[in-house]
Amino acid sequence: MANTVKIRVPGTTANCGPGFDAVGIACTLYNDLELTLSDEDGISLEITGEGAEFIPADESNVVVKAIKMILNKTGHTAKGIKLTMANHIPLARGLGSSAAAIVGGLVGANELTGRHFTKEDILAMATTIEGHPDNVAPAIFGGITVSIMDSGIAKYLRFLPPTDFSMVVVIPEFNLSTKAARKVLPETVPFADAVFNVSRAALLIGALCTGELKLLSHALQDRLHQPYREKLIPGMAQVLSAARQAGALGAVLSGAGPCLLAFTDGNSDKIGRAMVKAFHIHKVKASYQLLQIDPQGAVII
Ligand SMILES: Nc1ncnc2c1ncn2[C@@H]1O[C@H](COP(=O)(O)OP(=O)(O)OP(=O)(O)O)[C@@H](O)[C@H]1O
Ligand SMILES: N[C@@H](CCO)C(=O)O
Repeated sequence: MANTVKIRVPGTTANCGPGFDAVGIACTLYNDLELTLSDEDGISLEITGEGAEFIPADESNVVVKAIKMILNKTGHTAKGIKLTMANHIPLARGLGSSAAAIVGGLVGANELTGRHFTKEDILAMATTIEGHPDNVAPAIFGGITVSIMDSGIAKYLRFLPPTDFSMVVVIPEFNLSTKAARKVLPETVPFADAVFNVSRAALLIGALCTGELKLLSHALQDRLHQPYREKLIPGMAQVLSAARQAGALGAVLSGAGPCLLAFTDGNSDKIGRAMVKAFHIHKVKASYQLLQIDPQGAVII
């Protein structure tokens, strides 16, 4: 059995407006991990790229936690973990960096210990570590996923839309931890807001499954989390409006933010420039990147 494996894992954008903690899309933005298991004692981590200076290089690293979960479940006796991580997914921006790390560790360790676990098993383990399934599901399966929790077990649907669309993600220079962005959410919401989101989440999945992309202008609206998180992201409302005025099909907060994401079937650069300009007016430096849907999810390379 090989003792070294390389894995590529996509970044992900979660929520997609009304689909809070449920909808996620795998994106063409990747982290590469190389994992070696050996009998020599000790953990060696080499981290380059996005957030390398912030990521712990010891066993508190979430990738190591994921690897150890597999080793413990398989009774594998490897004592040595050598990890090389090349990160292209920005940290704490709402692009699923932690989800990619967790999934990379689980998939890599599973590959080196005899592939005892299915992708559904990996989803269960990843959801336990991450706390919610909407980033880890698309990171595992690729495409667009809808996930629910049923008695603590994540159930998912994965599909690809029949009509192509692109995404423009605008990445502000500041970061926002998911923990901080979840802290500002209310315990309860008005019944009318719940109905608002249920109807639009259903419309969102219907529009994506049928390719009715013109419906996204309504289907991407949210009242459950974005209104409460706006205060954490200067200019958010104006940037989302600028995207729509520049021709976007719709625009949302990417995951827990601060990235903002426009869905588009054209004019991507015009939309990206308009969103960056709107952030700039609010004294936020930002850049934009064009993204497609990643259809595969985590792969051994
Ligand atoms: N590539 C990575 N490798 C190891 N640990 C990571 C990586 N990315 C994030 N983490 C860790 O995951 C934890 C949670 O990160 P957090 O959820 O705040 O943001 P994120 O996962 O980077 O981005 P997102 O906003 O998409 O969730 C942090 O402790 C962070 O250090
Ligand atoms: N559904 C999560 C996504 C985190 O990426 C949140 O909005 O907190």
